[in-house]
Amino acid sequence: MNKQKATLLLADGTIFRGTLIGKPGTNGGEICFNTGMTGYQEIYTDPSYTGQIVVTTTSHIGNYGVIDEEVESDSPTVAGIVVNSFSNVYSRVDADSSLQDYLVNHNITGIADIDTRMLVRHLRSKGAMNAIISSEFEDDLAGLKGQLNLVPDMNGLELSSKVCTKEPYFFGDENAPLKVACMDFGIKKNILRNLADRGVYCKVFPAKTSFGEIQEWNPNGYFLSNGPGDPAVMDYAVKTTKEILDSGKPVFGICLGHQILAEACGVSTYKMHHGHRGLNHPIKNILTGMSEITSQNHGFVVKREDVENNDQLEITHIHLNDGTIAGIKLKNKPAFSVQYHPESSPGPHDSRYLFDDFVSLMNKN
Ligand SMILES: NC(=O)CC[C@H](N)C(=O)O
Repeated sequence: MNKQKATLLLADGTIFRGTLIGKPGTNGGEICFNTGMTGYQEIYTDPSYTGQIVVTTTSHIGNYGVIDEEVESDSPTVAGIVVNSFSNVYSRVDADSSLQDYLVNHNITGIADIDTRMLVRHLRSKGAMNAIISSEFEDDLAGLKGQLNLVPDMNGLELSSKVCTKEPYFFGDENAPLKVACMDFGIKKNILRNLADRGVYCKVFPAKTSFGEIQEWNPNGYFLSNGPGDPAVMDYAVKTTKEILDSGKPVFGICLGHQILAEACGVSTYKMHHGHRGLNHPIKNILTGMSEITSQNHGFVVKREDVENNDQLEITHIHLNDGTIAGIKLKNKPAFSVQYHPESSPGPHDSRYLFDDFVSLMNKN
């Protein structure tokens, strides 16, 4: 068992000492926490966490190992991980390897034996901030601070064009009845699986592909994906989305895709205090009156007043913990989006109906 020491330094000066997990080294990012009880592998491979250090509040991480297919992208994209009790030993019939080997193979540095309850309470009261994990600097505080200063601010950071596919690719059955053009801002694989399961053939386009090139494929609808970074600095995506909306074809957006759809209608976004990340966030569907328990991962949100004062938009979903906007639809166009994750990988399946709604819209169009 690895017992090399590691340090976690937060931008407000708070220091935690723990044990190195994964690859020795130094890495920084914005520190955030996910309250899910399970699904660490899906969380670590969700491209929306690019540039972020993820604290998991569940106490045991690594105990069910890693299965090569249970990923949301080809490799983990987190800037680092913080856990309480880390298991080098794992037990699961189908597991391919240990989480420790997986982290080392993918150059992820993490820290274990941290009082994550104390850390999360701190982040909940102080809000999102940058942090650095290091197995190299130990007591060299000046060295650690120097590294921390190199970590960019998440506000104003554009990351989608760095994490998206470099070339278009296809997903699903080419003889499927419907074709959807998916804008890859950092897309999770389970979104593509959910679309393919409903008879959709997907073509996934790099974030900066022009509308002209995308529409040549003549899709039945457009999907705007989740992804990392600040939606307020993605003018290129807002431009493409406006052109997509003008086409009159059905549009569905998830998380970052939801924020960009809102921006394309003139709504602004802002950074939340510490965001929503977990598997049990309650949402109310205003249209049906039903509530759903949802999977979430976002640090930005659309501005409520802007949506309320917008003639084109209708609020469809509200987050019941804090009243933030969780879903919108256009009044005069077949376009809608949600701030949370109906593909819920990991998470509850309450919101899968949204994929069915998208397919119905395309069949009607
Ligand atoms: N999961 C996502 O798409 C996240 C969107 C955006 N980067 C945010 O943090 O709010």
